Amino acid sequence: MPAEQHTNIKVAVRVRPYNSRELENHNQRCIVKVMDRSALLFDPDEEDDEFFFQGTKQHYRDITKKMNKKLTMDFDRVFDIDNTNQDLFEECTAPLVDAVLNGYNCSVFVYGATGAGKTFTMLGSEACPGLTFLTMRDLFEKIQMQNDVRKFDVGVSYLEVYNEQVMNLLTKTGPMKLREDANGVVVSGLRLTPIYSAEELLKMLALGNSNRTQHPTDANAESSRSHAIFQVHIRITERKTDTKRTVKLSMIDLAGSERAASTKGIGVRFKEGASINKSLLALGNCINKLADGLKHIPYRDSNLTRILKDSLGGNCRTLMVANVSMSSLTYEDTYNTLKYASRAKKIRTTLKQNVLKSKMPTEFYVKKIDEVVGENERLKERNKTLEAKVSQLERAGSNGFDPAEIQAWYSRIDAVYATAKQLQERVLGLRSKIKNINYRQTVKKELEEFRKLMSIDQRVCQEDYLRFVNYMSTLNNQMEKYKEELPAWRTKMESAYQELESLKREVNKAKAYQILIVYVKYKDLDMQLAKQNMFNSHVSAINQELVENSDLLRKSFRVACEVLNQAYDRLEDGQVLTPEIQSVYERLQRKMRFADSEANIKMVEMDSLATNQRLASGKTDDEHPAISSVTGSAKKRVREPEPTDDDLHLSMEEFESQDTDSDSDDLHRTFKRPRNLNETQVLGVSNGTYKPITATVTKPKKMPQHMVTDLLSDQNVRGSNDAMKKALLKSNHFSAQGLKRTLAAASIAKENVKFTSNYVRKSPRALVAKALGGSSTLARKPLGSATKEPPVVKFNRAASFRLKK
Ligand SMILES: Nc1ncnc2c1ncn2[C@@H]1O[C@H](COP(=O)(O)OP(=O)(O)OP(=O)(O)O)[C@@H](O)[C@H]1O
Repeated sequence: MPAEQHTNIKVAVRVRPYNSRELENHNQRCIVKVMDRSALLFDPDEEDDEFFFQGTKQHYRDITKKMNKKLTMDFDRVFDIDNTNQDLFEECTAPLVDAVLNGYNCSVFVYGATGAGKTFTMLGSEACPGLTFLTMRDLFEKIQMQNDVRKFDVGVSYLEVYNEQVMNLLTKTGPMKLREDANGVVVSGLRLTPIYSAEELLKMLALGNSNRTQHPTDANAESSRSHAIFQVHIRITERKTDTKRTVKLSMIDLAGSERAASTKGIGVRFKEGASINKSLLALGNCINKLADGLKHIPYRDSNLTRILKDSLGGNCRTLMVANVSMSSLTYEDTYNTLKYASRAKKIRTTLKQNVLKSKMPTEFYVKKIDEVVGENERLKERNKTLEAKVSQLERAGSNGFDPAEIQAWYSRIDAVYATAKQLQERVLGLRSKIKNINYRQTVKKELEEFRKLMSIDQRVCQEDYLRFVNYMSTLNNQMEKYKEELPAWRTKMESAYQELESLKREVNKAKAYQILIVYVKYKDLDMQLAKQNMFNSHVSAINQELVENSDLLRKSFRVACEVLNQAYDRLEDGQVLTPEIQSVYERLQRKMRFADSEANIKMVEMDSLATNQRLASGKTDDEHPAISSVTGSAKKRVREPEPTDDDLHLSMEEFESQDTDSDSDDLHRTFKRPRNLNETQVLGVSNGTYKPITATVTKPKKMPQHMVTDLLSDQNVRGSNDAMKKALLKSNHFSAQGLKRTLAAASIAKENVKFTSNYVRKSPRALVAKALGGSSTLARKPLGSATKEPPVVKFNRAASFRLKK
């Protein structure tokens, strides 16, 4: 809230020197003696008057004269004849400029008899500018200094009150009416003229003065016959807070306050004088009542007092300059003026800082708005040019592209890839779960088969079977749930992939495509890495299952071996060991031995594959710390045969593949039926060319070799060589060694028969071997091919089983 201050009207008295007319009159004397800066002596004693005649100080006394008044009067400031307008400005109106800029309304009015020097003080001349110009020049200078923090809109009006009529001195509008509103007395239809410098103001004042009513009087050849009111309206806008305030500075040059008689007017001049006197009388009344602290002030008695209402009794800091002549020729007028000034000194005004906008004439705002709009457009254009320059500079400073544009691209790419990655993880996660359950079901089925074989108590067997069925159904339910979810997520993932592809196409067309393509590649790698991580987790989960199940099998097998051993001992001890049972045990032993050698062969193959990989990567066994520490044979003993991706049905391609329903079924089928399918072709010579017969061996997956009962039947042996067919059918143990023995027994080997496989699954490991070794298991020549003779037997799963000629 703006603080209120109570202050008196400041009153300054300015004494002008004698004019030529006064100088010429030798009967006159000085009636105003300036004592100091704030006091004067009115009508001093004649002794006090100094008069020089022919260089000698004279003392004279006018015997016709009454007693001297010798009134000492105090004012806020008294200016003597040698004080200039500049002095008045510095001491009286310059402080008002600061007050105006701080939001206080201010008024300066000059009062005095005609010819006392009012216009000289207020307007001055070109050589000696008056208070109006000096004050306004200072105001503009201070505005300029504050322009960074504040915005100023300045508009002026110049009015005269002549014969009680209010006229606009800047434009010819005819008499104007006064009205009162919440902001005080306003002149209806008054249009403020914006100004931007004190020089503009000079021209405006000259124009206004040329329109002002002037007539020569006895007292003043250029006597102003009207009251001139110059008002400056300033709207101050604080740039930081946008707080607005409107202040007003009024500078009023009153018409002469002389007695009508002294102007010797008749007719119009008389009316003029009467009117002037009427308004000045009203002014005097107001001043008297204000000075007495009365509540009712008759401002409405004249238009002059209505206009000055603010300045006299309102929210205004007011300065009154009382102009007097030092000559006794204006004794009465000077006395009256000084009396007025003394009374005015007692008037107290209440000052309040203006913060809220006061009403200014609409036309002023209309004009200002036009200006502001124009300025705004200019600034917008300039802003555009500057922005273009800034972005050009930024580009030149970095990689030639707009960083904001690139950033937008990055954000978009990130968002699209993040969605695709999330959906990919979801789909692969579901696939992993389905495969995991599938695998677990297969294993559990196999275990259930073994359990059935081993079971002796029918009741326990039945209970276990029920548990197995329950467990399988739980697994099925889970799997079905995942399968139901999968298609929706897959569709989402596919559309995310499509979006990703279209984004890539857009990137290719973008200005900064070189940078963006690198970024997109990085994002692709990130996606691939995420996929790989999912696959790794999947393999780990399957591996965990595998480890648990093989532990169980190992333990069961150990127990089975012990039981068989004990049974054999008891049969032998009880002498009930028949040759058939003996033969079964021997076959079992042979099978175990074979299984062991089969595993060893597999190890050799895997070692050679590893060697190939090391060679391809430029590493030898010695460089490999884990391998160089053990010999080849030791390695065979130490390392367990590892399940291949193919065995586990865990190839990355399959993991990534589209899981259509048929795929899914196929996977299921793959686990349902034994998929470790060995298909072997036996080639017999017929008319100099090899003709194939095919023997299909079905071997349950993950079944230890020695526990497998391989089946060869008429249905799965196809071909035209009857001898071969017969020999194969005789063998009920189809294995590498068994086949060899069978063939040897049937003397087929001698017939230059070659066995070759026609089914080798392209496992990733085999493909890697192909890439690294330059040959595949399929394309690789059989061992011993250097002799150009075909081998006797070459098995499928070439990496695992191969017999030399
Ligand atoms: N302080 C001064 N020093 C020198 N000359 C002055 C001074 N004051 C006034 N004069 C001169 O006196 C004459 C009358 O002054 P001015 O016109 O200012 O009187 P006024 O009070 O405005 O009269 P009116 O009321 O008739 O207009 C002018 O010629 C002016 O130059």
